[in-house]
Amino acid sequence: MLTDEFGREVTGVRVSLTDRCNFDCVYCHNEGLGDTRGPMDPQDDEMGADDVVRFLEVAAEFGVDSVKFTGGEPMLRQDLEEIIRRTPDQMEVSLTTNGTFLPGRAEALVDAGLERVNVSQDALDPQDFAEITKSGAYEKVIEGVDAALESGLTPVKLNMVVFEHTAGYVPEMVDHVAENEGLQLQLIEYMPELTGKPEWNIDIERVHDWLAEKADDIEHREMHDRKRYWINGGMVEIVDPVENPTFCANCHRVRVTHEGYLKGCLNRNDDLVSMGDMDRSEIRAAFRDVVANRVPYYGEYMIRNDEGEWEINDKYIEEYAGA
Ligand SMILES: Nc1nc2c(ncn2[C@@H]2O[C@H](COP(=O)(O)OP(=O)(O)OP(=O)(O)O)[C@@H](O)[C@H]2O)c(=O)[nH]1
Ligand SMILES: C[S@@+](CC[C@H](N)C(=O)[O-])C[C@H]1O[C@@H](n2cnc3c(N)ncnc32)[C@H](O)[C@@H]1O
Ligand code: SF4
Ligand code: SF4
Repeated sequence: MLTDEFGREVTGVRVSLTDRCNFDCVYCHNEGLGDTRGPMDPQDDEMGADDVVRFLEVAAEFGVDSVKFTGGEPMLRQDLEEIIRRTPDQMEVSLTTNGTFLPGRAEALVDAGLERVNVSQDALDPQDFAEITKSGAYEKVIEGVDAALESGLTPVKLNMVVFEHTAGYVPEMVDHVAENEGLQLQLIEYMPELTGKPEWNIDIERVHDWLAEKADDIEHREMHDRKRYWINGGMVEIVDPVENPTFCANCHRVRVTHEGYLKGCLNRNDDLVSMGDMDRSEIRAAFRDVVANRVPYYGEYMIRNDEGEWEINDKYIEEYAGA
């Protein structure tokens, strides 16, 4: 197992398979790469299945035991089943999707080895859903959630970004997962870093306080030290990375972009290493380097300069200059 300078073991990888998407959600960070392209745009920059599998095999050698496939919309990849089937057995395989392509395909993914799925669902009203996702596919998403449940992918986590447009839906969504067996809710703090629009922020502490008052039980998940609230039999997990050093201190995943760049942190693009035409031994070395250079984004306001020295980053200067 590889460990970075901050004592964080790397146990998981998060692989973006494409930056194409059939939605155009108003808040989308596209896994740290900014705006998404449409589904029909060229796709010759995407890693092929062989490249993805080769990387996963190397990661497995270092004891990595879980992989999350994401995007863009990862189900636009027609070879997703093949990639999952060829993923090393020791890895738990999960997928984050907008759900529209799950009807008719969820079972094939399970047959290939998919163990868990998160489906993004930001609202319970088709019109609001369409406004947020710039898509009219609400019914397809609901069908997708049902298809996942029927294929045995339980519990299915519903991802909901909490921001100005959705905050009003939180109570309804909490009831929704309590009333529907097999569903769990994941409330994601809106991250403005890569999208702009700080005015859409909601104070996530208020959501924590509200859930804590209603909760029968509260647990801490090891990953990111996330809180989980049990309310009337339903589970609600909060993903609250923004300015949260504890979240970063418990971050154990390396990321891979759809183009095959290794990336130590969602919010950083200054540490990208292209796997391009690398052979296995070069990928091993690159993986070691990326882990060695990982820095908790919040909590440590340090960055390596071109000479490889540590220096205070712009964020620190903006926040603390003159303080
Ligand atoms: N900043 C930051 N945000 C994260 C991180 N992990 C997850 N998130 C946010 O949470 C969103 C949803 O994550 P998912 O892809 O559903 O998966 P997950 O919650 O990380 O993993 P599981 O709960 O194990 O399925 C991501 O797209 C990010 O917006 C992280 O390490 N750092
Ligand atoms: C980038 S999407 C990729 C997978 C898939 N297309 C989907 O929507 O589930 C992964 C997750 O990131 C979340 N997300 C996107 N932009 C975000 C932002 N600015 N702040 C917080 N979460 C965000 C989405 O809600 C989604 O659950
Ligand atoms: S469905 Fe996912 S990738 Fe597509 S725009 Fe929405 S959040 Fe981004
Ligand atoms: S270091 Fe922090 S911001 Fe970066 S990926 Fe990990 S948890 Fe997210």
